[in-house]
Amino acid sequence: MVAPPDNDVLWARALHYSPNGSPALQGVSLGVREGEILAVSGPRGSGKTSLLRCLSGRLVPTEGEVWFHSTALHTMDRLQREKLRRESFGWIGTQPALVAELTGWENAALPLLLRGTAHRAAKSAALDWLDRLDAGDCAHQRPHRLRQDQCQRIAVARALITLPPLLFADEPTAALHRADGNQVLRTLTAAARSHRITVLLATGDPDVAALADRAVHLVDGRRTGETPYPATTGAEGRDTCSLSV
Ligand SMILES: Nc1ncnc2c1ncn2[C@@H]1O[C@H](COP(=O)(O)OP(=O)(O)OP(=O)(O)O)[C@@H](O)[C@H]1O
Repeated sequence: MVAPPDNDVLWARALHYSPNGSPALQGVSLGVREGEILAVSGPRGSGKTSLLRCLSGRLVPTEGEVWFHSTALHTMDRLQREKLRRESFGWIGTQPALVAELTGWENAALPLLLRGTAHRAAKSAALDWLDRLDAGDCAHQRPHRLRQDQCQRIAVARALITLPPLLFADEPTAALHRADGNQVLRTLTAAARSHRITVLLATGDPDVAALADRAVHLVDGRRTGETPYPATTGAEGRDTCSLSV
């Protein structure tokens, strides 16, 4: 077993994942640098979700290695992986998956409350993140009273509130209207850049991928190429660096 290069936060080698015998990932390797926003792009069924789930320890690959700094995820047991995910990783799914019984701010604050942060401090941080995501008016509502984009803004606040070193976002705006999705993505990428959060962003939309620093492309579970987005392109994403979040 070879440890990853020093400058990679996350590193994967020859990942295979075959649920029920059907190959979702077929030998994918990649490295992600600290503070980088890396898009994982590809058509439906290309393996984007499977890759993010393997890289984040939600799934164990059938074959291959996943390293977070010098920690080998692929040899950890379930409890060790859960602890690592809780402490170091954030996750935003396509659906918000909020807790129905909790209000907007309580959902956003949940990771802090579970870590034992004082109620007042957790609430203050949650209200702050909801404001940044234009969801301040959702703070005291339960999810069933809210629109889908409002629920997704709360889910993004919940993922950012701990400032995780590594954030996985699996098509986080695929279920939103374009204008709402763009606004949520702008805030997400601005927050990531200003706090040096490394992001893996799965998307089937080339315009969304262009908000990243670089995209790796998947087709049929295989890595087929890579597109760098230099600072002079993908302007929308990089302009947001200056946002104070
Ligand atoms: N648990 C599972 N059981 C059976 N097949 C699976 C499972 N998970 C993924 N697959 C298959 O693996 C392939 C890749 O799926 P995956 O969801 O990773 O792709 P994706 O690029 O995220 O697709 P989408 O954009 O539709 O979410 C698909 O053919 C899918 O049907």
